[in-house]
Amino acid sequence: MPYYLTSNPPLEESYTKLPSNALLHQQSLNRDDTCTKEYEIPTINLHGLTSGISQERTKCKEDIAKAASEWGIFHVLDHGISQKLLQVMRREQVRLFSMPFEKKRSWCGLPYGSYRWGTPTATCQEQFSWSEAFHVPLSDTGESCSSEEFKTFREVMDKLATDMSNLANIIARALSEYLGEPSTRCITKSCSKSTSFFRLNHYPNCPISEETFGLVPHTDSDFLTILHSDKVGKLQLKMKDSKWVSVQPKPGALIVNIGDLFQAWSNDVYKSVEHRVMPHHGVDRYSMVYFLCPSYDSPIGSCTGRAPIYRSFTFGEFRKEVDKDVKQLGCKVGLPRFLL
Ligand SMILES: O=C(O)CCC(=O)C(=O)O
Ligand SMILES: [Fe+2]
Repeated sequence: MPYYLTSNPPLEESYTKLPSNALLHQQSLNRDDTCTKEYEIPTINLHGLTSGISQERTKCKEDIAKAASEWGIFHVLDHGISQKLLQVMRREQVRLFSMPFEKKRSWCGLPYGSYRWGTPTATCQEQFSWSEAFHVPLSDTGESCSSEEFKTFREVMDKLATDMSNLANIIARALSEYLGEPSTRCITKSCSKSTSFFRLNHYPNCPISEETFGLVPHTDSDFLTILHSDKVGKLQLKMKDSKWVSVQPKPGALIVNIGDLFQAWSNDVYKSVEHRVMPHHGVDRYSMVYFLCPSYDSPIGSCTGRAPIYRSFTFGEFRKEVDKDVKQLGCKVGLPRFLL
């Protein structure tokens, strides 16, 4: 069947056209260093944060800060986001991705440029992601969608993005306060739902080699990420000893991970953890992600009372540098570019 009549993008065609880079193959795939066992990351019950008892709030903040500095990633329970809403969104997500490839490319009720597939900037197979995504700026989800076909989808996405935005703000505030920042300087001042992004990922079944990635190793270019994925698992993170481990999915929980901006702002106290999604053979995998970002002109700076490790930069400068590296090198360099 010609690719434009199918829903999946021509991933295999694109992937097989790329050369393999022997060195990267050795270094970044590092299959020998991959621990196949599933790892339990910390789980934090957020009930304590909203508790009227001050000791409970303090303990919960401490737990979040410990997980953010030791792991950079953790599960949260009692997060306040309705399971029903997550299920409805998942149904809409599956419906969206099952539309014909040509339709997804042209318009699916989302801003132009939201749809992405594979890795157009990849210079070799090791930089290629076997997935497709809608990466949606939330600045205009409030706009009414004139098409009936996508109306429910837009409404559900808007509701979920609002709830995830509230959750991201609560966690970011707790992490800022733990470092002794007055609420007037809290990072959430420069972030809102309208400066943030929502991403829907789809990892189609990968029929070829074990040596592809669903999503290549990366850190997130934001303050904080809230992730909802399915039971398929396959998310891996890089540990301090450079070994990759698989994150064990936890029913009912959401995953929170620290992004580059929080690492810079906290002077490396909180860790932006490198993660990747492994390919899988069989059922398709889906995930939805909220990226807490500031406006492009926001200075990131560093929190008070510590000598800065990174020079001050705006989020816009950071994005520009990342885009430049991705174009020139095929991959992101990120924070090391801003070291003092
Ligand atoms: O799908 C996942 O589990 C991870 C997604 C992710 O890391 C991203 O979209 O940045
Ligand atoms: Fe990510």
